Amino acid sequence: MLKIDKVTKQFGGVVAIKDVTFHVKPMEIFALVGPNGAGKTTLFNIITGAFPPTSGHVYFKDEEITGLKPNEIVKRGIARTFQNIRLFNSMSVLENVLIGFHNHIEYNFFEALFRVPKFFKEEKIHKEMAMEILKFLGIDEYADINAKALSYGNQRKVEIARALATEPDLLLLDEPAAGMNPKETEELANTVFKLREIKEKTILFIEHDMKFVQKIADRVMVLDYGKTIFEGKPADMMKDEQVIKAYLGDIEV
Ligand SMILES: Nc1ncnc2c1ncn2[C@@H]1O[C@H](COP(=O)(O)OP(=O)(O)OP(=O)(O)O)[C@@H](O)[C@H]1O
Repeated sequence: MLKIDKVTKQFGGVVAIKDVTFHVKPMEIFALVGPNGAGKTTLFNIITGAFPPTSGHVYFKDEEITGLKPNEIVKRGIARTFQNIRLFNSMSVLENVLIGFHNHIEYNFFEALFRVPKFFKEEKIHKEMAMEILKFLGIDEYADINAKALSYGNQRKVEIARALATEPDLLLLDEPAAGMNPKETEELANTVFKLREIKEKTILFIEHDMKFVQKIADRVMVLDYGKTIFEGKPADMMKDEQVIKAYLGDIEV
C-alpha cells in the first residue's frame, strides 16, 4: 500500500531522516515510534506532501507520489490528523467534517456562486455522508454543537472524522492518544480497530504511549536520530536491546 524507499531529509545541516525504508501493507496497523526529534513527523510530512524528501522515493498503491502537492496526495487516498488538534473552534462539529469534503467538491466556482441546484445536491450528499461518519465514530449527537465544547477525546474523533471525509485508504494519525485519559485511549483503540475491520482502512500512526502501541499495532518501526533501529512486532520491540537503550529506558511503559 505504502512504500518508503531510501528516504533522506536534510534541513540545512540537520539530517532529520536518513535512508529510511519500510512498507505498510493494506489494512495493516503500523506504528512509528522513537524519541523526540527522531524524525517521525518529518516522515509524515514527506508522505503527505508538506515538503519533498532530499532523496529517496515514496510509492502509494504502486504509484510514485514523491514530491506531489498535499491536495494531490489527499486525492490519491491519504489523509492525516495532527499532533496538536487543528479544529475550527468557531464551527460546529458537522461543519468541521464538511471541510474534509473540500477536495471532492464537484461543482465549479461559477456554479457555487450562483448556487445552482447541483451545489445544493452536493451539499446535501456531503451532509449525509458526514453524519454517517460521525455516527460511525459515535459522536453524531454532537453534530450541531461547537467543536471546542467537546471533550479532548471527542475532539480527536472529530479530527479523524474530517480525515475520513476525504475517503482515504490510508489514514495517518499523529500521536492520537496524546493527552487522553485511560478510558479515552481504550475507546480510541476500539475506533482504530473498527476503522480497519469495517471501513477497511490502513493505519500508520506516531505514538509515544507504548501500551497503546502494543495493544493495536501489527508492526512497529523505531526511529532514532533519523535512522531505523528496529522494525517488527511490538512485543519484540519491548525486548530489543538497542530500542531499550535509545528510547524505552527513558519513558514509562
Ligand atoms: N522544518 C524544519 N526545519 C528545520 N529542522 C527541522 C524541521 N522539521 C524538523 N526538523 C528537525 O528534524 C529533526 C526531526 O524532527 P521531527 O519533528 O521529525 O521529530 P519527531 O520524531 O517527530 O519528534 P517529536 O516526537 O518531538 O514530534 C529534529 O532535529 C528537528 O529539529
